[in-house]
Amino acid sequence: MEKRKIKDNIYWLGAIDWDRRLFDSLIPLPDGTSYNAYLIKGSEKTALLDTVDPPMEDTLMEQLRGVEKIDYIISHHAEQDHSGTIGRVLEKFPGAKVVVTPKAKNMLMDLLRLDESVFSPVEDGDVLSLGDKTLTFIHTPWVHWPETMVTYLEQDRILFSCDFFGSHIATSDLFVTDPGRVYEAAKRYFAEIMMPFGKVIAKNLEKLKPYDIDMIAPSHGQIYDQPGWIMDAYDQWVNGAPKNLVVLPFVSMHGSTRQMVDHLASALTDQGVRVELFNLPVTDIGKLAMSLVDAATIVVGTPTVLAGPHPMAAYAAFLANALRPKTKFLSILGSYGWGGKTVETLASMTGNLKVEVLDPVLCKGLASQSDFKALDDMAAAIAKKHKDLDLV
Ligand SMILES: Cc1cc2nc3c(=O)[nH]c(=O)nc-3n(C[C@H](O)[C@H](O)[C@H](O)COP(=O)(O)O)c2cc1C
Repeated sequence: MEKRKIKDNIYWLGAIDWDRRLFDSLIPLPDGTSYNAYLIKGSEKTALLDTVDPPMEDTLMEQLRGVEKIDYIISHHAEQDHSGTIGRVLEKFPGAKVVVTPKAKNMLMDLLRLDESVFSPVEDGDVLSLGDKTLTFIHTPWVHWPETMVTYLEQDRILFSCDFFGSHIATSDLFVTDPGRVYEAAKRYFAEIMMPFGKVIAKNLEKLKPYDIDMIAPSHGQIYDQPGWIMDAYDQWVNGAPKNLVVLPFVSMHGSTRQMVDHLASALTDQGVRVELFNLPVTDIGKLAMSLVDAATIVVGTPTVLAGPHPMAAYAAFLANALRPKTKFLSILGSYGWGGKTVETLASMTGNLKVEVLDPVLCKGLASQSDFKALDDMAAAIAKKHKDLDLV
């Protein structure tokens, strides 16, 4: 695909990765993704903002074929899907300076083995004139690495946000055409990448408030020409209260735990609590992560295997712990054959979660009437906790 005009002298460049189905060897990409770079031609200087993932570098270099000079390569984020082609671009434009935060400079020297002399580090709030276009660099640490920044183009009121507000979607549409679809993809992206840094994301959202933003151009997914709704969505995801929702990741080998899960789900529904089940062996973990953005309560369902939780339940617990959702309550249910340390092991894996732990329900073999009664009590306790927080 050729470069595409966004506004006068501002272009989208980059690559659309229709086929990619996994990111960071972890995150499912049901809709592919894109690596967006941008070219800004000022009356005096030209800047390229970010590059593309190295497997797609030929696409970017082809788009740069007719470009006579690049004075600056703005690198917002050192991760290779945006920075990995800087070396190739420097070969073609050897005089270009790589504009980065001081931290990004060190990281790019480590990650790409670029020479220190190519860099031009900028402090928070520094301004760079391209002639008739002015760039302001806003440091946004931990969105989602420590070195990240965004760029505001004053004359056109465009925020080049890199991963901030990004979404993994492969599409030929330059601008958002279906906000519902992009909301879903951006929430998935937030859940998997940004949620662990919710508090700093909130601070960085605050930091953007003084800027008059007409357009947000991220480095994955489509450009927002009506950016208000995605900024509001981020505000809700980081600052909003959790919702009246129980997320129930579970695994069951022979159906005993599954029976307990179904019983609890039904009891919660009767109590007016929404519930989402994730059968871990067939779960898209991106969907689970998205539910964690909203969930007031997590209940992990697992049989005891080799004296602890099933490895898939341990994986889900590890993931939830790493993603640090706003969840307030946590419990465990499951079936065992003779004994083990399932509850203790899961509890020791979830120390990051600032949760109140509710009484677990573990039963030997198939659940008995008293076990079902204990699950009813768990549902009632969860409903009360949600009501006490005004979530219902
Ligand atoms: C590979 C394997 C390992 C197991 N290890 C334990 C164990 O260490 N302690 C225990 O109490 N039960 C153990 N069990 C028994 C299961 O916990 C028990 O059968 C349980 O009811 C299975 O629940 P499910 O029907 O939800 O799969 C093990 C079962 C399997 C298949």
